[in-house]
Amino acid sequence: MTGACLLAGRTAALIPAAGSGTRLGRGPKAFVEVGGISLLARSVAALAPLVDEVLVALPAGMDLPPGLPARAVEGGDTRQQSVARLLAATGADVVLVHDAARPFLPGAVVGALLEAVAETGAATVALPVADTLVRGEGGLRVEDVPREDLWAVQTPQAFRRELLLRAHAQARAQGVAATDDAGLVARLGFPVRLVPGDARLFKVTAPGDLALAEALTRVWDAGAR
Ligand SMILES: Nc1ccn([C@@H]2O[C@H](COP(=O)(O)OP(=O)(O)OP(=O)(O)O)[C@@H](O)[C@H]2O)c(=O)n1
Ligand SMILES: C[C@](O)(CO)[C@H](O)COP(=O)(O)O
Repeated sequence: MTGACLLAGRTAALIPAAGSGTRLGRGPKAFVEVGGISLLARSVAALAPLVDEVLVALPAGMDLPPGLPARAVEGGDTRQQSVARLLAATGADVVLVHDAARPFLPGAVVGALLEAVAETGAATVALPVADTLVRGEGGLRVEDVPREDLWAVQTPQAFRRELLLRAHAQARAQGVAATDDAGLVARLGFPVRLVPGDARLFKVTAPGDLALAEALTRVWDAGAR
């Protein structure tokens, strides 16, 4: 429990894994394998040694694969609902929310995130944008967008649990949907620390990502992480 030792109280990893994987087109995405191991099993294995408990939101009717050191809850219709159900199922003081669909999670990134949340109460892993950014309309480049100060948000994201509970409660009350949990916390007016992420933490979303993930397993599983 290297990272958890930096924090007062218990730490839980919450893994939303209840998506249907529409863009990938291979059935429930968390169960898709790369290098012979499912995306879900890879995400659980990365986090389990660093936290006190792991909870996973699964599609209705699906069970945790045998041997995974985690507890399952039934997911919701959206990622936000799945995270809300995970939050309701833990009493941990600090929660780390991590997409099952990001299977390559370096331990050093988790360590830096845990240090940040111990200081601030809310933090997310993110990458400074490296490409030129433009706005397009009808397939045409119409406007350049300055990329200074822009970050691409990844997971994991870490919060004091009571803060994330408040953020989800406010979102429910106001009918707000956000694409990530740090966005809900920011809406409360609470500062969210940005912790430098890692290109290998990409989200497996479309078929091309799967080919990249398959290739990465060859060095990752040989210990290059
Ligand atoms: N109702 C949902 C939808 C998504 N997720 C999880 O949230 C993460 C990020 O979602 P995404 O990559 O969009 O996965 P899918 O929803 O499965 O993909 P798609 O939008 O292509 O169907 C994934 O680990 C996914 O399993 C979830 O737990 N519950
Ligand atoms: C949470 C997230 O991975 C941060 O980048 C992202 O917002 C999830 O988006 P999705 O459309 O649910 O995949």
